[in-house]
Order: sequence, then C-alpha cells, then structure tokens
Amino acid sequence: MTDLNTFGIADARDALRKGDVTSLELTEACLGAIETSGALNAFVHNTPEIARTQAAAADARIKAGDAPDMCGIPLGIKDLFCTKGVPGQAASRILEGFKPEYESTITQQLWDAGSVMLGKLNMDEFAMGSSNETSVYGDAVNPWKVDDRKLTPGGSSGGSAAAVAADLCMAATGTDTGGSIRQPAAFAGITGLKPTYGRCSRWGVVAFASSLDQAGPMTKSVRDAAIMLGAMAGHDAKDSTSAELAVPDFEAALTGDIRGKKIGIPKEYRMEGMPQEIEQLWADGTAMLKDAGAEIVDITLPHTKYALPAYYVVAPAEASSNLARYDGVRFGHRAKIGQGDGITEMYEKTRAEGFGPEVQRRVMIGTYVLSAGFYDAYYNRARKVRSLIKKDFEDVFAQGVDAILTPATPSAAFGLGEMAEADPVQMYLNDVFTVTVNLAGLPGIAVPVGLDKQGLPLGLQLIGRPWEEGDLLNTAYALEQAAGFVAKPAKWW
Ligand SMILES: NC(=O)C[C@H](N)C(=O)O
Repeated sequence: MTDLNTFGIADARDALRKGDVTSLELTEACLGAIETSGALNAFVHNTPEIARTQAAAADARIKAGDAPDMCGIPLGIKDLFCTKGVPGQAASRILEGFKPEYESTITQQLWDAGSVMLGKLNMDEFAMGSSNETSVYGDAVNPWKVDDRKLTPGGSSGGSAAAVAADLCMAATGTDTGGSIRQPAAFAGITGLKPTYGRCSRWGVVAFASSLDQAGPMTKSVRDAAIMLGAMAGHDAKDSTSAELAVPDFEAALTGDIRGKKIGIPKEYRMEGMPQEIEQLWADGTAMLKDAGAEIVDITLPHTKYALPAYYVVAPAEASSNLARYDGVRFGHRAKIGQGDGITEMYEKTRAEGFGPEVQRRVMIGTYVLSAGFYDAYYNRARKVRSLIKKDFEDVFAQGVDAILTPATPSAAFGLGEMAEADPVQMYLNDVFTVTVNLAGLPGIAVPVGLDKQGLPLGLQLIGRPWEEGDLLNTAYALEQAAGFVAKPAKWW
C-alpha cells in the first residue's frame, strides 16, 4: 500500500468512506512524516494530541455516516491563523509566547467539518516576504532540490507549500496578500488558490493588509482545492468584508469541459527579460487550453506595470496601521526598559526588538506614505492606480473573457540566501504576476504545469471573474489534466 501520508484530500475522503483507512491511520502517517522532516523546517509547532483526538472523533463520525468531505483529513495550518490555546506568533518575535484565546473562523469551520490539525506551519514574518526567510523560526526549505543547493519554498506561505509538497500533510491553509499562496505553490509544484476577496472570513487571521488579505487552500490537486475551499468559505458576521453569498459545490463544477470558454492572454505580462522557459511554459499552457477546446484571445491590461509599485504602497500603508497594536502592552514580547525610561521608550525598544528588518521597513514605508505631506503623492495615487487596475479586468471580463492565463512566477525557486541580501526590490519583483489579482480582489489559482531544465517545478496562474471560483477551478482542472504534472521531489530530508 502507498504511504498514507501521500494521499490528497479526495483520495483520503474516498478511502475513509469506503472504510479502507481510518483517520487515525492517516494522521499517524502524517505525524510520522513530520517527525523526520526537521530539515525542511516546515512545521514549527506540532499538535499530535489534538490531532489524535480529532482523528478519533472523525472516525466515529465517518462510522455513523455523518461525514462532510473534509472529515478526518489531516491538515497543516499557517502560523497566521489563530488557533485557540495553540501557540501562534505569525513567525514574529513580537508575538513570542502568544496563545490565542479564540479560534479563527476558517479553522473553526475546518474543525467543525471534522478535519484534523497536525500543527502550525512556517511563514514569512507577518506574511511579509517571498522566500520564508523573514521568519523568526528560520528558513523553511523547499523539498525540491538541485544538487546540494537548498532552495526557498517561496513565501509567505512557504511552510505550507513545503509541507504539502513533502507529503507531511494532505493539504494546508495559506493566506495571500500579494501572491503568498500562489508563488510558493508554484515553487513547490502544488496547487494554490486565492479566492475572491470576501469569499473566506478574515476573522482570527492575523492582519497584514486588510483590503488585500485573503486565505485559501494549498493542495495536491485542483480537486482538493475545490473540496477544501468549500469548507473554508462562507459568510461571517464577524468580518464586515466577508460576502453574504451561498457557498456553491465547487467540486461539482469540475467537469473538465472548457469548450467555448474564452481565455485571455494579456500582453503586458510578457515582461522584458522574462526567462525563455517561463515564456515556453506559458505558450505550452496556452496550447493545452486551446486543444481542450477553449478560445484563446489576446487581451490588454494596460495598467499592469503600475501594479507592483501600487501594491508596495498600499500593503505597507495598511500594515503600518495594523501592526500599531503590537506595543508590548497587551500581548507578546515586551522589551526590558532602563531606569528613567517611560512608555515611549518601552514602545520603541519593544518594536525595535520584536520586529525583524523587513517588517520594520514596511512599517516605515507605510508610515511615510500615509504622512500628511506625502499622502496624496503616494497613498492616494496608489489607490487611484488600484481602481484603474480593477477596471482593466472589468473591461476584459465585459468583453466575454472567462479566465486569464499568465505565468505564476518570473522564475523557478531560487536558492536560500541568494535574494535576501540583495536590494529588497529584487524580492518584491517575485510578485509581479500575482499582485494585480489582490489589488482587483479577484480569484487566482496557481497550477503546476512543467519542470525547468534543472528539474524544478514551474506553475501557471489562471485568474477568474469575481465569485466564480467554480468556473476558475474547472479551467484549472482542464489545465491540470492536460499538463499531467505528476513529478514529486526526491526524498532527501
Ligand atoms: N504576503 C504576500 O502575499 C507576499 C508578498 N510577497 C509580500 O511580501 O507582501
């Protein structure tokens, strides 16, 4: 029998229902895999007792014939989600020792559906980064490797991507503010879906940039993403931006039939200096969708080139406001203060010690662009650009385009340490294909489509109409079927 931890959600669900396996067996297989995965530094806090208790309860539910799709499925949870009584620190020193007193709506929904929590997953500090190198826990490592070069699993949901790709869990939660689900998914050869803004509740998910943050599933297949989104989505009165919409059966949308669908190829995403293999992958993906019966159309999204600068104004602005709450008074780290120090010194020292350099950079940028003298020049301008980017997409969808195909990342996974030391803008360039989706609030999915010359996974991104994740997932499913990506990293850890 195959190792049980290699199962995805759909396989596990079907096997559980048939009585071929128990949730306890699946859970033990994952816990065993996690135990020997230290070199990946993906799980940063394990919860085996909770997992076993939840698995036993799931088995009883399955036996009783009352099992939702996600029942008995062992999951990893990004450290950004509050999980009651279980340490969570958004990979930041400033939240050292923090044990949330409440559960995020999304994780609560997953537990209500019978899923099993294996533990918390590594990430960039406060989700700021594209390589998982800003984490207080240290780098997460990509299970894919070339020679002895250790690679980043991407970020900020780097631990989630590494854990799913290495079969430490059946799926994981991620969050995506500017690409944090899709970029690591592409780097690790898995599927990552950022839903429409408002599809999933943000309540209990540590806030980075509230108008952009959206949680989503990171899975081993498109079908798994459809199933897991069904359990994560839904209206929540505790999040005023969550949409009052019914949650459709996303899995039922996976017919694989995309005949007559219009797929847009935006010319502005053909960036200067784009590596030949990314260009080739994009062309291959286009051909696959065409062969499956879709109509390919050239489109223009004229404001694309302003997206990255607009994102790196809006996101830090919101972050500087959200992170003001970490002041050493209510929770987490508090610096030791000297004689004669007052409350201001306590704040200053706490924040200087508690936040890493990237978070400090964002707080400073955010404070600057919101300051009285610069607000119009930067923040207001970025907001206007954001509206234009949204309108670009609206125009294209109004012309009948159903989905847009682009590369997910400008390169394959890069080496740990290779980019972190460079100019931070180099790191920000990783988000060039993904931030537009967040600025426009649209759903986007990364699907593994091929390998580069070195044998590393490469992904493509599909962008859909708002609230039409089912349709988007179906197009992604057709692409997945055509690409037939089955490669797995060789186990070295
Ligand atoms: N949070 C994200 O979506 C990642 C993005 N690279 C950022 O650093 O803002």
